[in-house]
Amino acid sequence: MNAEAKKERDGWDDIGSGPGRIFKSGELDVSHGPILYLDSISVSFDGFKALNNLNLTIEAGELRCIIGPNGAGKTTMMDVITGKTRQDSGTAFFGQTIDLTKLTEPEIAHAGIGRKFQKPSVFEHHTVFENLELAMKTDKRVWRSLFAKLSGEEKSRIEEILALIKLSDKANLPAGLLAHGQKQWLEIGMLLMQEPKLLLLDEPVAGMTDFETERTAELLNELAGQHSIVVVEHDMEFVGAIARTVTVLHEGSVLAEGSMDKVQNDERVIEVYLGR
Ligand SMILES: Nc1ncnc2c1ncn2[C@@H]1O[C@H](COP(=O)(O)OP(=O)(O)OP(=O)(O)O)[C@@H](O)[C@H]1O
Repeated sequence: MNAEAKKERDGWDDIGSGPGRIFKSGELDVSHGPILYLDSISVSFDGFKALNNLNLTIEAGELRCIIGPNGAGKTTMMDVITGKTRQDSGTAFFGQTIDLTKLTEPEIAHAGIGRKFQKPSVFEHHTVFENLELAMKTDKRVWRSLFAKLSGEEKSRIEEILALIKLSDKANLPAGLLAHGQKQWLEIGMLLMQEPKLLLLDEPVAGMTDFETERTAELLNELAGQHSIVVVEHDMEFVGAIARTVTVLHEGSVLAEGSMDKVQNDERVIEVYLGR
């Protein structure tokens, strides 16, 4: 893609490349640190502190699991990252230059944070292939028409994602006919079509069968390393299958953080969450 076309698509252009690259404000810069940095974030609802001086750092390419009891603040944290809820105090940075607290929800999505909510929302009457086609990263000012001709590159991108989400043999099936787990995979695929720089997944295996849960773990293990991913999940078997670093939230702050083994053996974590 030439510079002019890139500027048109992304709203900014690259200046130079390599280590000496200059970053324009608005462009994700992870050259000197984390992809996501939350510092002392607090959010109150009618005097109740849903987040209480929350600190969280996610490195580029990391797959982080967030666990914690009901009401610990997990959803509120995702809402702050995506601009749905504003913090009362604290800072939230996407890379080194993008101040999330100054952006609107659509601006945050455009900057490259993709979020998947618990309930799948696919276009039921369109085929699996068409769903991915509609989700393709394009100039969002022009609603992508299904009649626009796909380039060979676009077609192979869709086929690549179909294989990744294990739906190649369902490509021509209306999405409404998919099983619950398959719809969840399709939605993850739709997010991937937009080439997000950070993927937030809210309870991705809720309501899935054991088989679907295992395949979702496989999918996330394949994505790990190539994508930066934050997963909020209650299913501890699933978390165990994908976990690298686990963060435990409790009463709006980080109670413990580390390997699965470390947090599972942490007395405070057992008391407030795992032991119940
Ligand atoms: N819009 C709101 N107004 C009032 N209180 C809220 C609001 N959103 C969240 N809360 C409260 O803030 C606390 C944290 O909620 P949150 O949904 O972030 O927790 P959670 O860790 O995601 O829980 P769960 O695992 O049940 O989804 C809860 O006590 C909740 O009732």
